[in-house]
Amino acid sequence: MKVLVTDPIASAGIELLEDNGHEVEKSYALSDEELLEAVSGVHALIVRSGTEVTREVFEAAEDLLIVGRAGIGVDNIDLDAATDNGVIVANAPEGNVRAAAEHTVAMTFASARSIPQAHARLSGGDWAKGEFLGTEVNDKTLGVVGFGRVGQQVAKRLTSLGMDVVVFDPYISEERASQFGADLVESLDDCLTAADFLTIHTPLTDETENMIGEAELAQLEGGYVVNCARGGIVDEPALAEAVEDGILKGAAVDVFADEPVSPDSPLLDVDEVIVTPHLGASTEAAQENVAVSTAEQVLAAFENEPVTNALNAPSIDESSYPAIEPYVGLADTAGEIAVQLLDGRVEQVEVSYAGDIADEDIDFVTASALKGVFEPLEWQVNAVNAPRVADQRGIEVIETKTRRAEDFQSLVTVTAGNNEESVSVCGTLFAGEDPRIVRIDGYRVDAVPHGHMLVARNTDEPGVIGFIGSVLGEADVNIAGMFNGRETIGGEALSVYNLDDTVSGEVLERLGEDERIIETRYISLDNGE
Ligand SMILES: NC(=O)c1ccc[n+]([C@@H]2O[C@H](COP(=O)([O-])OP(=O)(O)OC[C@H]3O[C@@H](n4cnc5c(N)ncnc54)[C@H](O)[C@@H]3O)[C@@H](O)[C@H]2O)c1
Ligand SMILES: O=C(O)[C@H](O)COP(=O)(O)O
Repeated sequence: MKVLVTDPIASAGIELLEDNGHEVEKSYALSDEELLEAVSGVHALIVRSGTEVTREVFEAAEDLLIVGRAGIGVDNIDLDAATDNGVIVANAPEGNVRAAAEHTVAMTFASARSIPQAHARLSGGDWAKGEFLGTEVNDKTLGVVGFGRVGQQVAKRLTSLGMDVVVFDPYISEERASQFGADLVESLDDCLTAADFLTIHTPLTDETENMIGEAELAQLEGGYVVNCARGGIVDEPALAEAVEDGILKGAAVDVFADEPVSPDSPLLDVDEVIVTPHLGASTEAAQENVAVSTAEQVLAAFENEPVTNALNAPSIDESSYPAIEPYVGLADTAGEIAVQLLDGRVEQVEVSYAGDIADEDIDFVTASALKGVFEPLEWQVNAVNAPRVADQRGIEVIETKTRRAEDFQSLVTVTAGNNEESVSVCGTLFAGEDPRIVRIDGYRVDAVPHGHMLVARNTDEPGVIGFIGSVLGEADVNIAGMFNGRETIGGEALSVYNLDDTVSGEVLERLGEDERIIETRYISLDNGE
């Protein structure tokens, strides 16, 4: 497989991919046009915050399976476009948390004690001892906006240095905050009025963009702002002005709305604003962690294994994956057969789980069944975007579960249909690994879901199966296996043939001419050679 890396990552990640036999190309600082050209034919793209992965990129990358983000923030990746194009996006949410938290603490102290400014004066030969009177963090209040992984680690470190912590995060529990000795407040205003130091740790979203503007900064009078999360959350001109006007004592900024930040940014003009060029994750340990973790996600995608940090694929609990893995292919195939047997439009898909499988985390299995149903759309649909494709097409998806599975350990049934008709295909795994279709529309069968199949509905009378066999034989179609299921003796029967070859339209026509044959369907499964 081909992997393109467009922002520098640690060599450990590159080596892991190469050791697994993949070809890795490193191309940094590409222009938009160069990136569109470079992604063609690539199976995985690895980025950090320096590459904008736009809809155009996804559309140009026809072979792309996964975008790995060697870090946390994915605001530079169009997730909707990824999903629309069936591409997994996975980040590395753990590997640089400590580095980001430590940088935030460092920026807090650097700002409170004017370390960069004092350093600059002294290196210029100026012993300006009397000009720097800092602020102690001890006994001050830290306001944390966004109390996820990084926010929590910052709180942990700064409480141990004597700070009280108040938290604004509408999506966490009071209990979570109190585990870190922090008080969860109801509103951003409450956080701003309580804080001496405000530190931001939310992602950049529609909700958080410009969340801290002139009015919010005014409420922090006499305080400090630290932003090591994302540019765009704090209004940059307003921050520069608030510090310049003495409303704030200082600010520390690691991230900018546009990166690299323009030399004309107002933030670079104010002495009490200290800046770093997005260094939060830039430690050796963090870079090694995120590079390896991202390479592992890419390898998982290549191997069709669970991509545990996927942000846009159905969630899979890693520990339960071995239990569902064999059913992923079975559900896909059952969906593929059901849709080929159905005459009309698919308006509803029901995936039913019976027996042991009903106790598992089956989101991914359902997504795979949908992928099978959408097989006629070929490469446009995969397990990543199948649920969305169903939603966009107004197809109702129902999941049901029951413990009872007749004599089987587990059964997965995919029923595709509309208000007038439906077809259900039920499969199981013999010996836990050998896929079998055991029921089609209620008829008991035993078919290996593979390659070429013929499904016939016929009257249950002597000679019909022989007739079908001879028509197939005359057309040089070899029968590898067959099973006949019937409701009652002499009633309607359904027979399934596993074949070595395709069946032409003429053969189907010939079979249909016999009045004992109600209907025949040739099924081609993409798991065949
Ligand atoms: N400077 C760097 O190099 C660097 C390094 C690592 C992470 N980061 C950035 O730090 C940020 C946080 O990372 P994380 O790993 O802690 O993410 P996280 O997802 O673990 O935590 C984010 C928190 O923000 C909260 N949140 C979301 N919307 C909010 C809102 N409107 N108001 C208040 N809270 C809100 C969420 O509930 C969540 O608890 C991300 O933007 C990430 O990209 C920057
Ligand atoms: O979101 C992140 O992980 C950090 O902002 C780090 O970004 P970087 O990988 O571009 O340094």
